Amino acid sequence: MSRGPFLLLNEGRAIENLIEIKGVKHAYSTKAGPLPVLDGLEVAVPEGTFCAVVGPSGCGKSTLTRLVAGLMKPDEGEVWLHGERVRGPRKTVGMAFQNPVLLEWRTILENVILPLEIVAPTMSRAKRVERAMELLEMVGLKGFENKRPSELSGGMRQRASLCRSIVHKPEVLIMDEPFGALDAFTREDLWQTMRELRAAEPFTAVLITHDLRESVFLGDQVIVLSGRPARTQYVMNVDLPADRTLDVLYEKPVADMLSVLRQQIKIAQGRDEEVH
Ligand SMILES: Nc1ncnc2c1ncn2[C@@H]1O[C@H](COP(=O)(O)OP(=O)(O)OP(=O)(O)O)[C@@H](O)[C@H]1O
Repeated sequence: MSRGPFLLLNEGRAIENLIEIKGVKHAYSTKAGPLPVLDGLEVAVPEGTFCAVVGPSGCGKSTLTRLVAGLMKPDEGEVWLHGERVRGPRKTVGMAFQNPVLLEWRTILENVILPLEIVAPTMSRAKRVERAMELLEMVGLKGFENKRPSELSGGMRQRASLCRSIVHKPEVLIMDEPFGALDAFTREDLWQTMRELRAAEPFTAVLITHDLRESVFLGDQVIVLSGRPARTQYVMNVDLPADRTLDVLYEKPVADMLSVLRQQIKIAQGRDEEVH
C-alpha cells in the first residue's frame, strides 16, 4: 500500500482516529462458492475529518460502509469506532444513500425529525422541531418544511435527507453515493452545502463515490481501493484550505491530485502497472 504522510490537522497535531479498520478480510457466501470481497482493508479516519473512498465498480466499497455501521461482521480483522470494537449496529451512525428514501406520508420536517424520535425519545417536540428547522435553514429548505417529499426536486430531497442523517448528531456519517443520481450542477451545489454543514457543525464522515472531483473537494483524505478483493491501495491526504470553494477544482493543485487518482484507479482496474 502506498501511503502519504499521516493525516495531520490542527497545526500539526495528530487527531485521534474515530474509525479504524485493521486487516479486514471478508468473503460473501454465494451459490457458486465464497466470493472474496475484502482482502487487507486498512482505513484510519481521524475524528472530525472527511474520508472519501473510491475504487473500481464492485470492488467492495458498500461492504466497507456496512462494516463501519456494524451491519455485518468481517471474517477476519477488526473495525473500531471511537475506541470500541464494532460488534453490531450502532445508533450513533448516520447514513445517507443515493436514493434519499424519504417517507411520503410525512412532511419534510417530520422526515428530518424521525431519527430523533428513535435516538432521543425523551427530547421535547419543541426541541426536535427547533433542531430540524435549524438544519433545514442551513441547507436552504426553510419554507419547504411542510411539503411532502414528492413536491420537492431530487436535489432538495437529497438536502432533506442529509439533514435527516445528521439531525441526531451521529458520531459518524456514512454516505454511499449520495449525489450519484443528481445532475452535475445540483451535485456541485450539494458539495458546497456539505462543506457549509461541516463548517457549522463538524462531524466525521465516510463517503463512497465514483466521482474523483467530489472526493477531492469534500475529502480530507481519499482512499483508493484495489479491484476485488479490495485492499487499501493508496491514500491521498488532500492538502487544500478548509474553506475551499468550487473554484479550487479548476486550479493546478487539484488537477495534479486528480491525475494521481486517475492513475491509481487505472492500476486498481488492472489497466496499468503499479507505479510509486
Ligand atoms: N450480500 C451479498 N451476498 C453475496 N454477494 C454480495 C453481497 N453483497 C455484495 N456482494 C457482491 O460483493 C461485491 C462487492 O459489493 P459492494 O456492493 O461492496 O461493491 P461496490 O464497490 O460498492 O460496488 P459499486 O461500485 O458497483 O457500487 C460485488 O461483486 C457484489 O455483487
